[in-house]
Amino acid sequence: MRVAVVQFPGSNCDQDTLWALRLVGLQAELVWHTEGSLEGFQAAILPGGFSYGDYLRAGALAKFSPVMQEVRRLASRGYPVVGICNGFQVLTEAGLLPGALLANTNLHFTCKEVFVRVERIDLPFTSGYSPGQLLRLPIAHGEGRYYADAETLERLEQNHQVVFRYAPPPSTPEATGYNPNGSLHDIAGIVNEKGNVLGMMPHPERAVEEVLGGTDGLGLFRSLKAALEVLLA
Ligand SMILES: NC(=O)CC[C@H](N)C(=O)O
Repeated sequence: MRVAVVQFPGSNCDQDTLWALRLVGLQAELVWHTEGSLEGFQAAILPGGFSYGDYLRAGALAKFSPVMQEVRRLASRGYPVVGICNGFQVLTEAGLLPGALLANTNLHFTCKEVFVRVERIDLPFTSGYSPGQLLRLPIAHGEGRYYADAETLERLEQNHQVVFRYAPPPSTPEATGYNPNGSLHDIAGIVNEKGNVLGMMPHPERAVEEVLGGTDGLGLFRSLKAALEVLLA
């Protein structure tokens, strides 16, 4: 099984993502965004960064990269596709996920650790977590405020497409002000209806070893490995 980590001009989390995938024993390779084929890959990750310098809007230009046709094809065949941070922005711009990521309400680039609650564990990305588990993960973005119209939000909730939600720290469960960017419904990550395309703003690849400050992101990569083993058995 091979996982493609797509590199756009301006990506900057591609090596970290590659590292995390290899750490759990997945075969992963970098793929430049002009690549016209992802034949032989069974999953793709769009990593974080500033594709095309975030010109116009984050992800607005990357959606036109040739590789995106192939990402779309993988997704339509039911293979796992993950967009992390800038990758999430690209997936919404490309229409593979609903909604949009707008500028943070405080208009600042925010780089810190947050807590997110795992809302679903029946997905190829979350089977290694427990229901309601709180994860401590880093965020680093200027345009992370999840927005969708009321009808779309309602549909997301009804279909249980919200996978990760910003939450207060376990030490102060009643705390307010934990939502770092003003995302509606505290949304930090969603899946498509089929459940094989995930977009999330926090960076699981930056939380895979104690030396990085935590290992709560490992579960995502382990879940992906387990899912691919079943998918390709
Ligand atoms: N870490 C990232 O992927 C940054 C995402 C994006 N460029 C933003 O600032 O919103």
